[in-house]
Formats: sequence, structure tokens, C-alpha cells
Amino acid sequence: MPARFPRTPPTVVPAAPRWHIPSRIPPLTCILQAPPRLAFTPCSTLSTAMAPAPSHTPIVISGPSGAGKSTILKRLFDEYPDRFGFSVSHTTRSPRAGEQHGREYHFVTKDDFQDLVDKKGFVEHAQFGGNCYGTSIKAIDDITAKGRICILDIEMEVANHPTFPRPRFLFLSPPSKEELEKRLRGRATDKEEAILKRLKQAEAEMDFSTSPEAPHDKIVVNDDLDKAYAEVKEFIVGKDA
Ligand SMILES: Nc1ncnc2c1ncn2[C@@H]1O[C@H](COP(=O)(O)OP(=O)(O)OP(=O)(O)O)[C@@H](O)[C@H]1O
Repeated sequence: MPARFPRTPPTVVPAAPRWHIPSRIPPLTCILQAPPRLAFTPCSTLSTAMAPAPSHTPIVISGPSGAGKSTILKRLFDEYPDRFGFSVSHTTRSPRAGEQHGREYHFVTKDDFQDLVDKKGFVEHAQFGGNCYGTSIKAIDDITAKGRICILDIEMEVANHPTFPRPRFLFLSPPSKEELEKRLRGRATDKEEAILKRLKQAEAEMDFSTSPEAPHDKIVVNDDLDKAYAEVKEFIVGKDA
């Protein structure tokens, strides 16, 4: 799994969760016009019609915490060890012991960070715990220049960037809220409060995933792991890989 960018929690608009599986996702023409609005219609969807041909275009993978992103990506990276890369984020926080500039993060001053923000050099950036974090266009381009596919676990604001070419968006969905809760508890990495918070946020993410503003080219339901992996793999590296 890539170094994870601290994600800004989406705004949760209270709504009764509807975990259904629509037959297709909204057309891509909606994507670049509207800002990502996180109002909510939970569901799990599958679509192949809108996905462009696999290439070196960066992939943004999203989905509720516990949906299985790390599990599936690990499998993919094990199968294709030289095919992917992760962008190195910028941060204004100080390096921790053992961290190297340019490896874990690009450690920059607040002024330098702001300068890059002003120049629209980030595809997304956010504040977290009093520090700024961002994914720069250059960091993504560095991966693509090496002939690798850059995998990003970032917010959807990248879809609205004025100059960055549109990445491909993959959403990994759990089969149900109950199953998601089971996985989060089974993973045993979070306290009760964190699990409840993740579940609430999951509802917002699920709703957003099928709203007209959602940019996803493909939504994979991670019920059976092998099947979900095969679908993710086909979307990312193509059918014949
Ligand atoms: N298809 C599946 N069936 C059953 N369990 C699964 C499946 N996929 C993943 N899991 C399990 O669900 C748990 C959550 O998976 P994982 O940690 O990969 O989720 P994640 O989406 O990466 O979460 P986070 O965003 O919090 O990192 C793990 O314990 C994993 O082994």
C-alpha cells in the first residue's frame, strides 16, 4: 500500500443508507463541471462502459475504509512488482527519525507549500493535524515518466484541477454495511469510536460514489475477493495482462 495521504473526511449528510447495486454509473460528462459535493446515496455499483483503455494514466482508487483497497492493491503489486509507483507527497511537518526528504515526503516550509498551492502545483492538498499535505503534479509525473502507473489514494478534487489531465477513477465498494462493519472489526486495528466514525464516513462515500458528481469510471464490489481482484486488475492493467 502506498504511503497514505491523510484524507479529509467528507461532509456527512444524514440519509438513510441504501445499499443497493445500480446497473450503471452516471455518465462522465457530469464529472468535470461540478465540484465534488458529498451528499449521499450509498450503494455498490459496477460499470465497464465508461472506462477508457488501460494506459499509464494515473489511477485514483477510493472507497470506504475497510472496503479492501490495501488487500487488493497488495495483491496487484505482488503480481506486478515493476508496474506501479506511488507519488511522494509534500508536507510541512518535520521529518521523523529515519525519514528522508524525497522518499517518505518532500519536506517543505509553509511558504514553499503555499507557493506551490498558488501555482496550482498540487492536484490536491489539505491540512491535517496542523500540517499541510499535498500531492503535486510533478510527483505524479515523475512516476509516469518512469513508465509506471501512478496509483493515488486521494480526494476527488483532482477531477477539477485546471491543468492536470484527468486520471482514471476506481471505487472499491463493500458489499454491504454489515459486511464492512464485520471487516473493520475483524481487522482489529481500530477502537470502537474510530470504527463508528469510519462507518459513518462510509455512508457518505457510498452515497457520493453514485451521485452525478462522482467521477468514478468503474465501481468494483469487493464481495468475493478473487472476483473483485480480477475486476480491479482488468481495469488497471487490462484484460490480456
Ligand atoms: N473480499 C473480502 N472478503 C473478506 N474480507 C476481506 C475482503 N477484502 C478485504 N477483506 C478484509 O477486510 C479488512 C479490511 O481490508 P483493507 O485493510 O484492505 O481495507 P482498506 O480499504 O484498505 O481500508 P483502509 O482505507 O482503512 O486502509 C482486512 O482485514 C481484509 O483482510
